[in-house]
Amino acid sequence: MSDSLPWSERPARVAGRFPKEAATSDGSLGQSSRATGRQAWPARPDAVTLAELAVQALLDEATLTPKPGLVDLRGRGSHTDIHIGLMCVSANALRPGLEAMALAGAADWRDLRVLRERLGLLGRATESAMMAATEGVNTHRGAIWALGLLVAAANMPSRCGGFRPATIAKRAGAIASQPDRFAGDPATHKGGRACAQYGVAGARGQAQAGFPHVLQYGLPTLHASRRQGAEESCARLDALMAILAKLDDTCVLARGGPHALRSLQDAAANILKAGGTATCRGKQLLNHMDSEALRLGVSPGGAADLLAATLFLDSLTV
Ligand SMILES: CC(C)(COP(=O)(O)OP(=O)(O)OC[C@H]1O[C@@H](n2cnc3c(N)ncnc32)[C@H](O[C@H]2O[C@H](COP(=O)(O)OP(=O)(O)OP(=O)(O)O)[C@@H](O)[C@H]2O)[C@@H]1O)[C@@H](O)C(=O)NCCC(=O)NCCS
Ligand SMILES: Nc1ncnc2[nH]cnc12
Repeated sequence: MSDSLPWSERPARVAGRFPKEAATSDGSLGQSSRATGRQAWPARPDAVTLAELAVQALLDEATLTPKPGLVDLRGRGSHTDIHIGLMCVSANALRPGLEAMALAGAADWRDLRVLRERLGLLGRATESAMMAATEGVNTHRGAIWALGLLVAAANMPSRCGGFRPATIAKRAGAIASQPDRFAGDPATHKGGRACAQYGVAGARGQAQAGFPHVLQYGLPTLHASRRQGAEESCARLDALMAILAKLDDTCVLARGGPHALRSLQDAAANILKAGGTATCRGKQLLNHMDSEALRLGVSPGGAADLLAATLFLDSLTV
C-alpha cells in the first residue's frame, strides 16, 4: 500500500487477513460466521468490525454461485479480466479504506458536507488501493461507493437515530446528497455516460435516494426466502434477482444497451415468479439467464454491489 494513502497510519492488523492462495480454493471460501444470516452483536460494532463485515459481505457476494454473467466460483462470467481470486484480493484490499470511512462517520457526523468530502477523498484513495491490488482492473468501484457510505452512516453516533438498516441507508443517502467540490467529472465515467444517455440514476442516484433497491427488494426478499426455508445461498440469489429485476444497472446498459437490461430484468422477475432459485423451475431459468447474459456479453455489477450492501446491512441485524 502506498504511504501517501490517507489511512497509512492505520495499524497493519486490519490488512491482509485473507490469504491470496485461499482466494481460489473451494466453496468454503467466503462463508461467513453468519452462514445462517444471523449474528448477534453485544454492542454496536466499531469501525474495525464494520469494515470487516463489509469485506465479508463482498466476499459472500463474490463467492455466491451461480450468478448470471458475474464472476463466481465457477468462473469469469462475461468478464475477460476478472476471476474469483482477483475479486477476493480486491475485497481484502478495501478493508483499511472502509475502516477509515467508518471512522470518518464517527468523527465528522456534525457536518455532512465535510463528511461527504472526507469520504470522497477516502473513496478515491480506496479506488487507487483497489486498482493497485488488481493491477488496474475495476472490480469494486461501485461497491466502494455504496459500502463506504453505509459504513460511515452505520458508525455515526446513536443520537443520529437508530441502528436499523432503513435508518443507516437514509443517513447514507443524506451524505451522498451533499456536494463534493473535489469529485471528478461523472461524464468521463462509463457509468456517468450511460446515465446521461439513457436517463437513469445510476450508482449516484441509488445512494442519494437512500438505497431503495436494498431496502425495498434485496432485504425483504432475503428475509422472505429464509422464512420459506430456502438454503442461505438460494435466499441470497433470490435477493440478487429481486434487485436485478428492478435496477437500471449501468454496467449492463453500458455494455449491452436497453435491450440487454430489459432481458435480464425480465429473466430475474420470471425466476421470482417461478418461486425463486430454490425451485427446480427457478434453477432452470437461472441457468438460462446465465447463458443469455454470456451471449449478450453483459454482467450486472451494479446489482452485485447492491447485494453486497444488502448482506452488509443484514449482518448488522441483531
Ligand atoms: C459516484 C460514483 C459511483 C461514480 O461513478 P460513475 O459516475 O461511474 O457511476 P455509475 O456507473 O452509475 O456507477 C459506478 C459503479 O456502480 C455500480 N453500479 C452500476 N449501476 C448501478 C446502479 N444502478 N446502482 C448502484 N450501483 C450501480 C457499478 O459497479 C460495479 O461494476 C463495476 C465493474 O463494471 P465493468 O463494466 O466490468 O467495469 P468498467 O471499468 O466500467 O469496464 P471496463 O473499463 O473494464 O470495460 C465494478 O466497479 C462494480 O463495483 C458501476 O461501475 C463513485 O464511484 C464516485 O464518485 N467515487 C469517488 C469516490 C467517492 O466520492 N466516494 C464517496 C463515498 S465512498
Ligand atoms: N461478482 C462480480 N462479478 C463481476 N463484477 C462484479 N462487481 C461486483 N461484484 C461482481
